Amino acid sequence: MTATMETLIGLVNRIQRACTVLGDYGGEGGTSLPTLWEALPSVVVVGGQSSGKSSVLESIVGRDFLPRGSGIVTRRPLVLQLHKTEPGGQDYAEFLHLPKKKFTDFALVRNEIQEETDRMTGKTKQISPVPIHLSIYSSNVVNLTLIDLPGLTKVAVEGQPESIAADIENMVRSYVEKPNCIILAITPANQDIATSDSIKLAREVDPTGERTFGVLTKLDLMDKGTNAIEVLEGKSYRLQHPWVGLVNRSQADINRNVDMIAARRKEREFFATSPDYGHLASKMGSEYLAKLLSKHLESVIRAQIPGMTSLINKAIDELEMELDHLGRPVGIDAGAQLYTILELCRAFDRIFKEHLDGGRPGGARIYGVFDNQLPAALAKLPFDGHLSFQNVRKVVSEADGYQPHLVAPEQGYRRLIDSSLNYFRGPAEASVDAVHFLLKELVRRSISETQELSRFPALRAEITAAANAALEGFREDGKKTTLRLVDMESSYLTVDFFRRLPQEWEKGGNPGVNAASAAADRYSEGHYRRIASNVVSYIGMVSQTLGNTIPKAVVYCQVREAKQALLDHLYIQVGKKQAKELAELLDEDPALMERRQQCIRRLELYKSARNEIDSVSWAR
Ligand SMILES: Nc1nc2c(ncn2[C@@H]2O[C@H](COP(=O)(O)OP(=O)(O)OP(=O)(O)O)[C@@H](O)[C@H]2O)c(=O)[nH]1
Repeated sequence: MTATMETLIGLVNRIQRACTVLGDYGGEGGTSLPTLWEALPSVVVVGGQSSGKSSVLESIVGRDFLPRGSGIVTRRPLVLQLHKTEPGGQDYAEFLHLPKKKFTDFALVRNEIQEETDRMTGKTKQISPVPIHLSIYSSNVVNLTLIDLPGLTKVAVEGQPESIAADIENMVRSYVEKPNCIILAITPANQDIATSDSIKLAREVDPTGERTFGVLTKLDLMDKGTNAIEVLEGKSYRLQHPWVGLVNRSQADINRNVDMIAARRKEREFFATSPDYGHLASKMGSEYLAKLLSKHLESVIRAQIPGMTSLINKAIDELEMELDHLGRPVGIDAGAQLYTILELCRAFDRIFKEHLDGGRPGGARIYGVFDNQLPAALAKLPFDGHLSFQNVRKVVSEADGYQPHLVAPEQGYRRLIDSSLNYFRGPAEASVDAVHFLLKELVRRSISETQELSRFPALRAEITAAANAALEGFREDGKKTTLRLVDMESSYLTVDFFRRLPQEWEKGGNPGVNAASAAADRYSEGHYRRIASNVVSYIGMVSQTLGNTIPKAVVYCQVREAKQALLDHLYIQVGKKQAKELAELLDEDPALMERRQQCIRRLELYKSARNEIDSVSWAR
């Protein structure tokens, strides 16, 4: 039974120390890492200043070692782990922050607590939530973890901030509100229980009283004729656990250097011979309190093991997932680095292609350019103005000079068509540009969607730059090709179109209109309107052709090329790099590296905690 109890409490002690080594002491820090600390049970001593907290702690330990003084002495939580050793050995203490040093002089322990407190808070009266860890090894203790907190106070004394009372209460509350915390609520017997700060706080966080132990100190200081029977028998204030009364050393005892052994003897005698408390003697005193706590702690831990195991397993899963997400560290040799970089380029390219192929959104917008923007731009070309009656007359007259044309104004047609075709250059280039920007946007999106890349800002920039440079090349090619399509339209006109035009001047136009009137008509407004309308319908035909061929050219030069050749461009770019430059590409964001380190350490904690729990579970 004892063996089990020691194993269980020893387990919690080891996990608690591991937590602190790895920076896990609950809530603080905002690291959003899972915390094990808060799942561990502990005993927290709570009480007003001078209520006798230090005295209770010391008498449970059987040693004098806590700093004393007026005002706030305890300004950081003290996590006190008691380890029972075989009888015969020397008692000693060890601080977690001084791992190699064994203290056998407990007066030096007291000094070290003071100095370590000042190291964190300076010589101010400020408080800090970072705990000091102290282990005490002795044959006279039971395995127990106790946490000493600053005493609750009502008013700030000189040199303390006004908020000190609230600060302390908040810190104490942050410990006692945890469901795994066993509260040792200290009240001096010479104070009215109804005004006890510790009971008030305990009731607030533990209304049913299942984890609160009421401790009444200074029973020897009660006025003659009064006693605390009502409280000790649970009649004044009911808790689930029995109240324990104590008699610690008075200030006079301390001044006279009454040692702990003598103090305990005196306490036993007090109860054994007391007319008031004789019947309760076996359930009073610091030794009884220590055993009671230890036993309770054991049952609490036993009940918590399954929950702790599942919490640990869940946290391990979460951390592994986050590490996968952050990416594992990259090898340091150039080969491994090049391999990693090429892998990352491939990962990016895969996502980029998915966008183009419709597996991810964004690619369809390219077809929006062809289906909407290009046709709309073509429809908006200002042919109405360009092919107005006046302009047509002007161009046609200039082309033919003084000699009026004999059949059709061939030169005029050519000039009108050529100058109209020029208008198509705009939409052609605009289509190329629009697709170019969409592709660039897809590169940007793909980069940010490539999880594996998120940790390498330099490589991300490099891939972006190389991809954009490649897209720039594709754009050049796209422009050249689409403009060439336009040029091709003006270099050779579709002869059939003109052959099929009604030759109204040869046929004589309307029946009954004679040749003379036809000749007159040649220079009439109707004549030029007919020319304009012929050119318009020719241009309409060209517009339809280009509406079909420009998208083909754009897809061929830009989209298809981006899909097929982007990766090659990236490879070429990376291939030019020296080993040193490759390493630089894999430089990571320091914050991310720090986070990875934190996760790795926390993972270690959980794995070792799991092993500890496993070994205890098997030992049972
Ligand atoms: N006679 C008598 N004196 C006690 C008893 N318990 C504590 N004292 C005295 O009360 C004073 C305060 O005790 P501490 O143990 O220092 O109290 P504390 O709650 O730790 O006080 P702070 O650290 O100042 O918050 C000391 O002088 C103790 O000797 C007791 O049961 N009987």
